[in-house]
Amino acid sequence: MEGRAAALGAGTVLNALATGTGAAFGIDVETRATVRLDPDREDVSGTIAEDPDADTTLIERCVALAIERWGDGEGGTVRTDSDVPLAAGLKSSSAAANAAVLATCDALGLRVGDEANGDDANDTGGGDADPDVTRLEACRLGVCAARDAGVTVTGAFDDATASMLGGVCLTDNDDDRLRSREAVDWDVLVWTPPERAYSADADVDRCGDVASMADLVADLAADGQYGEAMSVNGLAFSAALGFDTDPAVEAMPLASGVSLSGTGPSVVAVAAPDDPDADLDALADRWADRPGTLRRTTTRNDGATVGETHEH
Ligand SMILES: Nc1ncnc2c1ncn2[C@@H]1O[C@H](COP(=O)(O)OP(=O)(O)OP(=O)(O)O)[C@@H](O)[C@H]1O
Ligand SMILES: O=C(O)C1=C[C@@H](O)[C@@H](O)[C@H](O)C1
Repeated sequence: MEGRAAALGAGTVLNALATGTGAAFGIDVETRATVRLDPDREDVSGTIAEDPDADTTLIERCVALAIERWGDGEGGTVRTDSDVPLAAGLKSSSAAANAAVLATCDALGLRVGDEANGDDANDTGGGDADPDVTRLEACRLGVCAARDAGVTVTGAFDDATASMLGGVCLTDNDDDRLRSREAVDWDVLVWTPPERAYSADADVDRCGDVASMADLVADLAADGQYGEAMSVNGLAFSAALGFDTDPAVEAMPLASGVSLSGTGPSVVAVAAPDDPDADLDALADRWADRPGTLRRTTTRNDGATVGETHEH
């Protein structure tokens, strides 16, 4: 019983650490999971390809919860490999959790899809018309595992939905509610400095101090003004969490929106196709001397996939 799945990394529009409301968008970087189930085993053991010393509790918990919900007491193994580094601000934990839950569903032979008339404000309208498991159910299970594993502050349902469904997802993380989801077609430039920042270590009290800015960002995002929302979010949360605002200021004349992603350290700039001033090539030149890596990618609106993946 082997299953595979891949889920997206994401960038931030609104960090939920101040108010519980957050927004994020799926980007074309993936984390893949392979799950092997064994009816004669009870435990689940995990491996993270890029970092043999990293904590595997999250992915093991995802598989265990999925077996508890849909399986029959199996044990097994789970392995992830990822295009994105851990703790870089690109939602690797949400992508790993989604991929691990979906790969377990695949190993159990379940049909995964999207409910046509779901209870959420915006179902995605794709996939199997009568699935055994919806992607939103799988997403919520991954968020439960993330809370159990202690890798998140709010549960990060914003990051998890963006990774699972793609597009821009605006959520209330206090009750894991998807408020809206919209497809977007942006070019994306990501600068990832060499240092790492785990979300669970972020200074939540400092984020609370910028709650009025977060409310403003939520209003902009609810109104579809994602670029403006990102840029306000980036300035407010960079200041609150002690990150340099220079990269964002340098990007503002050349991007439709730019923000610290999650709790950092990556900074994500986007170019909307109808923005004549956006020029990510020029921004890449401007950011070129900064230490770390620059990555060009795009948004994705299809989200996580189940079945064969292309391991790198
Ligand atoms: N690729 C992965 N495979 C398995 N587990 C992962 C992976 N990425 C993250 N995790 C788990 O999630 C924990 C938190 O990781 P990380 O800080 O990267 O998550 P994050 O909150 O999504 O942050 P970021 O947005 O900065 O990536 C890690 O310690 C690890 O247990
Ligand atoms: O751990 C969390 O709850 C979060 C972490 C960051 O990615 C934030 O961007 C997100 O909104 C919430």
